[in-house]
Amino acid sequence: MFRYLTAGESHGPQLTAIVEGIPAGLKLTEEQINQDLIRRQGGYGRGDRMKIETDRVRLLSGVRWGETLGSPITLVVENHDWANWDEKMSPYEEHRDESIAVTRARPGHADLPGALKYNHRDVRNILERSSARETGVRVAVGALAKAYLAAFGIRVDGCVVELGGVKATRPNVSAEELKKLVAASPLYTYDPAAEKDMIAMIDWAHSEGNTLGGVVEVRVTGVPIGLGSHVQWDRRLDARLAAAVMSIQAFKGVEIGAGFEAARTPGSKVHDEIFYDAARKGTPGNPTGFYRTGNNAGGLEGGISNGEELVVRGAMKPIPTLYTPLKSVDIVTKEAYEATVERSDVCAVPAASVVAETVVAIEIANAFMEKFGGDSIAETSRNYASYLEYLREY
Ligand SMILES: Cc1cc2nc3c(=O)[nH]c(=O)nc-3n(C[C@H](O)[C@H](O)[C@H](O)COP(=O)(O)O)c2cc1C
Ligand SMILES: C=C(O[C@@H]1CC(C(=O)O)=C[C@@H](OP(=O)(O)O)[C@H]1O)C(=O)O
Repeated sequence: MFRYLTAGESHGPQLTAIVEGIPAGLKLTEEQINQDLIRRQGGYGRGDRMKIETDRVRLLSGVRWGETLGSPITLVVENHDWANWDEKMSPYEEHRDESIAVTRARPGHADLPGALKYNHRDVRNILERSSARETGVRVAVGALAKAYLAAFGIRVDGCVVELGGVKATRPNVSAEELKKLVAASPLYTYDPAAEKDMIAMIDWAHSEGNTLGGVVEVRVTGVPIGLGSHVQWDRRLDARLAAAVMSIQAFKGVEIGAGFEAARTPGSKVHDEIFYDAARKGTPGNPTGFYRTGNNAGGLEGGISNGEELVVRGAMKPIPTLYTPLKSVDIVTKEAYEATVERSDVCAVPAASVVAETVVAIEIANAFMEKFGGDSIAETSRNYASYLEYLREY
């Protein structure tokens, strides 16, 4: 089982994650993980914090000589901004300074419900952990999951498909080609025309002191038939993916395959009809010979992967900290005020597409481990090969 916890405040010394479940014998380097950390930090529309941080991971346990040991893996990403916050975020009583308390709650952030729930009069005690800075280390966890999946030919790619109301059109090209288009794009979208308009939208929002949200899409290729299960609600892979995407800060909607569009379309046009061709049996990606001509299901039926490409989308709301003040109330004086901001992102949808990619990878890795087990990559590979053999004989 793949499980992990993250820890760390946004302006504390570091972000930490402990990951358990990766079998022994997986090749892993810090450089490989750093590629995703660099991607997450990029993307047009981010604020000045990203100029301070240079996220790089350190592997502090569970890896020896470039290979996993099967023991828990500790990942650390330092916060460079800590240098400006060491006393303000200090664990020591002698640094207490209530004059710097944040008492103004931002609408759309965790500030007010968090302060009330945890009995804090300083909103900083909430915002430090509710901040999406946490995703700096979650993406490192996701990079481990992606490395594990890659060992079995499974690839996970995230990108932006809508931003500030501008929709991207997907070209009819291979997954490999799409990956290249997204990699070359500052917004991680595959549509250069839409990207131009999206950048203009971000510039407009920036000039107005406003913020924007959008929609990200994650596609997973090489997923075998049979991950997840229909037999219990919490084993349904669609439900698990939805929870994973929804766990990203500011995500407010998830859809799989045709998603909400399926609700507006008659069944005859939604369900992917089933065909069989013996000549396809055993060809790459098709051990059984069963095939579909469409993929409105997004690779999942009954909470079980059906062998088609997995397609998950998530909707991100606009960033809640705005330079244009929103009305709110001081939590101590109860006086009305209009929120002021020192620093914030205008739009973090591109960064969030990398986060979505990694949370989906973690869920698929977990489902893959459940089905094929194994304490070493060699053992998992044997189990997987035997399952594929069974499917070919079906
Ligand atoms: C990559 C990323 C960057 C974010 N940057 C900011 C930011 O600069 N300012 C802000 O107020 N919220 C930002 N958010 C969103 C907040 O963290 C989020 O809205 C807040 O934690 C409240 O949670 P909720 O929106 O899920 O209810 C960001 C989210 C992500 C995923
Ligand atoms: C630090 C990151 O994102 C932060 C997420 C965030 C929030 O409220 O979620 C608020 C901002 O933090 P700060 O107030 O320090 O500028 C973002 O910069 C990051 O993505 O690494």
